[in-house]
Amino acid sequence: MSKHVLAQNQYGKAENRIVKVTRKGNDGSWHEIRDLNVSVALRGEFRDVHLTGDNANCLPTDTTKNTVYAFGKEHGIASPEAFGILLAKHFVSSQDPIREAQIRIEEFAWERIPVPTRKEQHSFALKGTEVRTAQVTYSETTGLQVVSGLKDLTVMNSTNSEFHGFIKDRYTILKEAYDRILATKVTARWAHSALAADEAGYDWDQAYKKVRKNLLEAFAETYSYSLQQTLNQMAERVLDNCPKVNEVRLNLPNKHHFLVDLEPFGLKNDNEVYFAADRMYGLIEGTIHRDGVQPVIATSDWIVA
Ligand SMILES: O=c1[nH]c(=O)c2[nH]c(=O)[nH]c2[nH]1
Repeated sequence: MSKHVLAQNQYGKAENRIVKVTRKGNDGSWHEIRDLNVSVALRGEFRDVHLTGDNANCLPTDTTKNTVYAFGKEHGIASPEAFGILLAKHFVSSQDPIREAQIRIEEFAWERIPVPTRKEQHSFALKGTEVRTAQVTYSETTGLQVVSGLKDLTVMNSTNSEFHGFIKDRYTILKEAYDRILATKVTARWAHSALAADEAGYDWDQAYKKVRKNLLEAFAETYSYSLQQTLNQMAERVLDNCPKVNEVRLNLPNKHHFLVDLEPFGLKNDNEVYFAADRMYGLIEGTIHRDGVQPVIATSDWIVA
């Protein structure tokens, strides 16, 4: 007889990151997204699994993960609660040994970036994550230098992004993409001309809003063939519309969204269900400045996606 007692135990796949795109309207050009982090915990008759190594009662955690993604396709995500109820009931009612299922869900809330110039709406910004930054340097010899910025502004286009025609060598397995999600967490810094920096009463808040608006609009409106191209468009838009900004530096981690293969479950994934990976990530960085102006913004800052 063992002296030890197996007490509370549960298992399942934690932190399944699922992004579901739903297309609405006659032509499907109005996109809605739900972005969840779903954790599954199963409780039940798992004594033998723990004590004898007999896995006859064990539904693999891999299966619980697949179920989350397949349910995204089959049932959609009306709300975190509704999705959780579907999953919890499914696990308990479909497998005898499973007596309880607990589904924990975090939802990342996205709000629409409105693009008044077009009917199609598929651009979003993550709510409430953004931080404004400012760096002021004053020197006896060179005067005042102001670098404004923002970080942690996470944005997504759920279509109008392609990536193909790239180099293919021995190690390239990436498939060409003709319709993908493009998402990034923007770190932007912009240097003001000496004129703006010295101007008494310069409206820095207004200037900030204008740059931010131009960055967002350019991200939303650019039909992208790479994040590099989007980066350039965003910076150019700021330089075009904000005459007192001389230089823009952008650090754009490519927040990859991989289409989940639902074919093994007899389901077609028509660019609807994605796995949102947080690591590793492409990191696209660059400075664009007015011709004849010396760049002043440091290029070596550590950026974490
Ligand atoms: O926009 C992109 N630029 C890249 O350089 C790249 N590389 C990659 O694997 N995916 C992407 N996407």
